[in-house]
Amino acid sequence: MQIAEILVHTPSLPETAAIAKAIALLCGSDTGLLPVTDAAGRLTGVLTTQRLLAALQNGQPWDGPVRPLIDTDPPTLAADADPQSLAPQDLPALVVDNAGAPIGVVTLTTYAAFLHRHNSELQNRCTVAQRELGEVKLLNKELEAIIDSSYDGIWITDGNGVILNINKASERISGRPAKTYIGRNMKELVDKGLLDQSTTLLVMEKRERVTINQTIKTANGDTMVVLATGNPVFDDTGNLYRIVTNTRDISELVRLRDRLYKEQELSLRYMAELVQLRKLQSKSADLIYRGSDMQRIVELSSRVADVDSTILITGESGTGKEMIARLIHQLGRGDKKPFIAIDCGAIPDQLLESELFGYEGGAFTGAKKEGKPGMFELAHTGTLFLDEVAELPLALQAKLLRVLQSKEVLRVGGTRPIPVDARIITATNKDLARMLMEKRFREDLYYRLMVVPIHTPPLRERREDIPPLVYHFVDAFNRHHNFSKTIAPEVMDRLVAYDWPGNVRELKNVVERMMVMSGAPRVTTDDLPAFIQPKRPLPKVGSRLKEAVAETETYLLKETYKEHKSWQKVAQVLGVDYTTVYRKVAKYHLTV
Ligand SMILES: Nc1ncnc2c1ncn2[C@@H]1O[C@H](COP(=O)(O)OP(=O)(O)OP(=O)(O)O)[C@@H](O)[C@H]1O
Repeated sequence: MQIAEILVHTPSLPETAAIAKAIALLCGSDTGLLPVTDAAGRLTGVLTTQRLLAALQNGQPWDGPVRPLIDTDPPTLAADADPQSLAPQDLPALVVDNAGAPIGVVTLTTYAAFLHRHNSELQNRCTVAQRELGEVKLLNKELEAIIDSSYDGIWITDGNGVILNINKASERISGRPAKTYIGRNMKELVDKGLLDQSTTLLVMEKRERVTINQTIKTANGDTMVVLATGNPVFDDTGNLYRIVTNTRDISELVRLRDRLYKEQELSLRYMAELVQLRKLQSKSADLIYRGSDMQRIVELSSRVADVDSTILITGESGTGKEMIARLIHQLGRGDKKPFIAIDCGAIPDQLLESELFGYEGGAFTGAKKEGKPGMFELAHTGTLFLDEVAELPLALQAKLLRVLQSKEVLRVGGTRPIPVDARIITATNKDLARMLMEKRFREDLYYRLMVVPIHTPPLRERREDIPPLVYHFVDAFNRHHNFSKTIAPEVMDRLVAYDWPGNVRELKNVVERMMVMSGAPRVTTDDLPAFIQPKRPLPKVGSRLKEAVAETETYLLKETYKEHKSWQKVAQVLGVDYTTVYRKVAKYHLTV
């Protein structure tokens, strides 16, 4: 509101004017005040009705000058003054513009009118404000209801982190009533350990929305993890006014997530085991067994496949030591890496060293000019299988030990050590412990080799493996020779009952021999080699000598022929003439 609105425009009176002119002007105006100006129109003072009346009562003539009656220091108001700052005792007051020229008068009446109008406005505004206040109250109630009905916790703080309000969910989550928190600063809650960190404080620092995982200490001492998102609210001038934080109880989610992780971990472990089992199954497909002894060996092989410890496999000849070594190699270093097998017993001593460790060019007479790598070098990154390790001469045992310890080989005639990374698996069918006592095998090497000992039991101690082995070999030879032969059950009985000094290798050979030699599609006991044949009872006591001789001769001739398929050979084996054999075949009507 401006003063102009309550201003009454009044004509000015020149200071040279006569009293009568002043009376005429004052009568035409209800202001009771006349501004008086000089010749240039500048204010020189005011003439009030009271002063004029007093002068006339004192005998001033009507045509006398107004100048002596002028109040030269009248109250004046600036044109932009606030009407509310006026005091009634100062009225009427003259209003001047910026240049000091009079522009009008504010009278008591106009001021009273202004006050009246202003009061009604205020009253109106008050009514509106009251109505708005009611609405605000309702809105507040509505807001409170919304906040309280939220399942998530809601925390409201001022711009300094002082808690103004928390909702019911926050009380539920923390287990503490709102009054515990209201009025306290978030920093204090963090310092006291009620919260591990505060979104509010982070929002105050960053002045932007912040989301964190927050741990709340509940009233009963438990901890609870919540997902907290703090939102800044700025006022019109950009100051942080409020921080509203939403907290979601994610303990259950965290529990579920942890459970999921655990289950995932478990299924990964199962998966790894499955992969290992599948690998084992495919790699060990050629290794036939039914019994638990071999099962244990296969499991152990799978466990040690990935570590590099030296392995010593002991067991009688033909029990499958090399097969186990190959299995460990395949499961560990893998098919793509070299598997070098060397039978230490089959190579003459003088050649063994250069075979194993290689030689430099010109190392000895007959050596290749460019030299030759040894088995250790060839097995680099793969596996070196030293079969019949007990056959190593003592000097080479020492050299082997050095290589095992240094992981470097020195070729024969060489001076430059060559690093080798080969897994060493050794095997023997000898009693190494006894050889140690007899000083034929180095004790230090023995312990170095048998970091992981594996013993393959003889076939006679795991007879349950014989039937599957026989079927496996029958199958393999049928495929190899394009046969479709079968084995009679009695044959299987005999094979299972036999002691197999040559173990699986011997069994394999016997099966092949029977299948190749039998003319019929079914292998019968007649096809069994003599040493596996059921023991024939001696001729009965009381039988006639002639018959007993005939029976024995027939048996010997038939069996020997079965073995050698030549009567000439039979004559040789039985140590008689060919003609004798021929005569007896005719005599006993032998058909084979
Ligand atoms: N469990 C088995 N399943 C299938 N074949 C087998 C099994 N065990 C051994 N063999 C077969 O028997 C023969 C001898 O096996 P291997 O050479 O592994 O025995 P070894 O104990 O290393 O013999 P040696 O001591 O004489 O070197 C091989 O032909 C092999 O295929």
